[in-house]
Amino acid sequence: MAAITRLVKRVSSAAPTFSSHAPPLKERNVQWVFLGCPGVGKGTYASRLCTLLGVPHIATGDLVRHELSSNGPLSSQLSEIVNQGKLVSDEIIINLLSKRLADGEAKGESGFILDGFPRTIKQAEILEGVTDIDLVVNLKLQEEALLAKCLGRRICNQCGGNFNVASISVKGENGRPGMVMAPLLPPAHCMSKLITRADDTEAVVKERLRIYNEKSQPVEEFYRSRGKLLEFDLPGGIPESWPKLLQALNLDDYEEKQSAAA
Ligand SMILES: Nc1ncnc2c1ncn2[C@@H]1O[C@H](COP(=O)(O)OP(=O)(O)O)[C@@H](O)[C@H]1O
Repeated sequence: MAAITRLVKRVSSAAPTFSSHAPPLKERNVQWVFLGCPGVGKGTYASRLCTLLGVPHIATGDLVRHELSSNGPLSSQLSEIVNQGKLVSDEIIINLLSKRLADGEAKGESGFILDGFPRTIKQAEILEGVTDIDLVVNLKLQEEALLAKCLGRRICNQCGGNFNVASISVKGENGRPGMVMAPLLPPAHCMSKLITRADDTEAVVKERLRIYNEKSQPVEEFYRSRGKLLEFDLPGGIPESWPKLLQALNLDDYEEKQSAAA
């Protein structure tokens, strides 16, 4: 554990506060966490924000998939766990994350948006003990849309792009607004190279959702009670949600300034 503490401590910069009066974001090297159910869009929004803010997008799901495709000593153990929709042990995840942070540090990275970590109270406690997380964004979407979004997920096995072929329409009821999410279709040259994640089958997604409610939802309360949680209800697909998310993060002006300077 000491090694993990040292590694994570070394990459943490002076804790920035989340305020519109703080120094420019690029100089603040934000340390943010994205929480949310499988299929909610953590990867999509975290990676867009990382591009905007110039910090690395660190998704523990990607670290796990990379490790299991590398045919290393952990591969078969990991593929069994992931393909059943279960969580990898805290110890393995902390090791993968520590290594990723150390590699990033060696390349001069600072700041991050973590996606898919922490997923248990134990992981949250370890992270809280070693670095100062500025903000935790909890993305939320109506339950009906989550399964459809996971089943519609496609990845281009050449360029690595993430797409979604699902066309989602959820009826409004009991005062709750309806929602339409258009598919995010790949360009023609990716069309024949699309693959589906092995854990995006109906049975496995349902198990992942069950495990999220049991093990990961308590992490929301962990950060809520520390005053770090920003709840964000996604109003629809990317065109509706992205500008609203920027507004909620006080980044709408920032994006305009970045595009004007480009
Ligand atoms: N922080 C973590 N703790 C334990 N297991 C994890 C963690 N992050 C990723 N995993 C493993 O990797 C799988 C894929 O993760 P991810 O891509 O984040 O999926 P999801 O779409 O469910 O959010 C998870 O189902 C789990 O087995």
